[in-house]
Amino acid sequence: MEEVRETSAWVARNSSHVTIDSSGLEKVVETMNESIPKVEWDYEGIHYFDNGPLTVQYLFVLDALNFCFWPDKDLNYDHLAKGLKEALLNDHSAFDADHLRKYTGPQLRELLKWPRSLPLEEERVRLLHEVGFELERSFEGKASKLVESCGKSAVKLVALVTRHFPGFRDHSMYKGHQVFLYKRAQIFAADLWGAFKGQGYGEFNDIGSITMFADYIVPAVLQQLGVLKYSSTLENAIRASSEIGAGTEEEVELRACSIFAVEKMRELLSIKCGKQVLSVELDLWLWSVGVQCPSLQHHRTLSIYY
Ligand SMILES: Nc1nc2c(c(CN[C@H]3C=C[C@H](O)[C@@H]3O)cn2[C@@H]2O[C@H](COP(=O)(O)O)[C@@H](O)[C@H]2O)c(=O)[nH]1
Repeated sequence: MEEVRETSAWVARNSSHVTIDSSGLEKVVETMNESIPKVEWDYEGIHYFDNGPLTVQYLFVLDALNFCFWPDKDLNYDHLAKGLKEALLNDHSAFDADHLRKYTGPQLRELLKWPRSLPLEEERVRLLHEVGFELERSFEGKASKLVESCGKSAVKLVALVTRHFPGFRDHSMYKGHQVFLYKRAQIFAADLWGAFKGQGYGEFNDIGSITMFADYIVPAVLQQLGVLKYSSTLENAIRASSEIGAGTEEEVELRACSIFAVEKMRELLSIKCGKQVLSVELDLWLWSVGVQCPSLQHHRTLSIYY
């Protein structure tokens, strides 16, 4: 996504709390030279998949809720993916647009078999309603229709999703500039591409235009690898598990510098070792490294965007 790449680059050029250490970045690329890590999409084996339109509906609902698990220390992405899969196996109509419009908090908890209220529960329910309403209004209730209308372009799909569904419109103001991160809109395209192995609903002629997904795990991995450097104030705040405000310079720099750093890694990999790696592939490797290291301390921002 050009606007994501360009505006993230602007942040990286003007940042002060988070900077990119080019020697650290070069070192990581050198270690990756031999094996560009190939991580299977759904290596956890937790997603619903039937190679048809219901899988598209599942992935859209999954990515409508794919954010901010950390306030509940026992909750993580796997619970969401598995919970929604079970719900769909139990009731194929669970994600019909008219059902999505009516879910309550307790019903969502029940759907996910979660014993207590979910972080940002009212927002999650509001976002389900938004998805159900707009799918009904513009796409015959089906996320597969939304995907079919993007002409196999991931860029067009992200544009459609962010235009029609405000909850996916992940952007911020930073030093007087509008910055686009579009994490959940982009990861929806990538999840289709991964789940359908680049065929059918997952076939995109421009998947290379999708950037890394600015979540809260990958920035922490990049810092651990020495690619990102934090100011001591920021480092202490994260160590103290203090919340970083949504839309603050620190939050935007953590996210945008991560996107820019992964683009730099990708460029360096193709220049140095002549290997064409997709940002989606780099992202999946970095993320899988992060979720497998429970001691990883990531930043804590209450957000519906990631
Ligand atoms: N950058 C990036 N962020 C990702 C994912 C994924 C899942 N990708 C699926 C696709 C293929 C794989 O097989 C995975 O199953 C989730 N997240 C984000 O992480 C956070 C969850 O962390 P924790 O609270 O520890 O579960 C939260 O912000 C969530 O939105 C990714 O791939 N890349």
